[in-house]
Amino acid sequence: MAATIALSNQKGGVGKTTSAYVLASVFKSKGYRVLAVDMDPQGNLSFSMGAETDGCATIYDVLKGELKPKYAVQKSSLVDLIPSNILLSSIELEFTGARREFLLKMALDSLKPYYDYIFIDSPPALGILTVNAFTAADYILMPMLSDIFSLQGIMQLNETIERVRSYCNPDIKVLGAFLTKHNPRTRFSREVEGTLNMVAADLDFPVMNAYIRESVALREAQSLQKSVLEYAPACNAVKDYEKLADELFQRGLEANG
Ligand SMILES: Nc1ncnc2c1ncn2[C@@H]1O[C@H](COP(=O)(O)OP(=O)(O)OP(=O)(O)O)[C@@H](O)[C@H]1O
Repeated sequence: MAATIALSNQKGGVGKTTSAYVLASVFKSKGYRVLAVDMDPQGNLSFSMGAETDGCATIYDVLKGELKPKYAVQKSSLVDLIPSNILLSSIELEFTGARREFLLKMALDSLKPYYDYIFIDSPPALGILTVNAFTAADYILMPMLSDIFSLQGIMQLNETIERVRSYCNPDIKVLGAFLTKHNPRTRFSREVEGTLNMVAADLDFPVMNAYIRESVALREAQSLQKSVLEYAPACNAVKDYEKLADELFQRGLEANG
């Protein structure tokens, strides 16, 4: 049975998609069966993975109940993926029924026996799509930049997590936050890191020791729709995501068995 991890932060551009894409690839390279789910209507994860998104089944069809989840899974040399496209953005208005927070959970439950890990990429907002991601998830992992807006974002995110814990998913665990595009050599980055550690201690979640450095090769791989593990296996970002994966296991991430 798969463990499900939602990458989330309502601030845009902090590395949610990139982290879902590289962590999923790193886990696959370790021999695990991995599914990635694109819950962002921007469809960037789907693009990075070279998936089809037009005129094909997407997570939108699944959430609408028009398609069995297994028929929306696209197999690729990278990892399996349920793609999304801009249609997903209409869900806020379209889905007003009771238990609309549970649509993704119900869909993924039927796929869990076939995978060890499921990574969900969430949109940069705290609406119904993110609530669905948290309701379906066993774990939340929060990428963030070393800037002051990311810190504010983490506090708002924590309120949403607490609401989901109270109403939809009492068992959800916060794996923690980690810094992306980080340069520990600048004084400002170190200061923000210090403040993040204080905020995290206050909110009772860990900050990962592993952080992700800026990497041009990673950007290139994404734009070429290639796996960065094949395109630039020795680049800093791959090494950093491998360290992050190891730390997640050390901190208690496990397949649900
Ligand atoms: N370690 C890195 N080094 C260099 N560029 C990076 C790194 N991580 C992410 N990026 C780039 O930063 C941009 C934003 O990253 P990404 O799309 O992963 O963020 P996001 O949080 O998912 O964004 P959104 O909120 O729009 O969904 C992308 O152009 C991506 O290629």
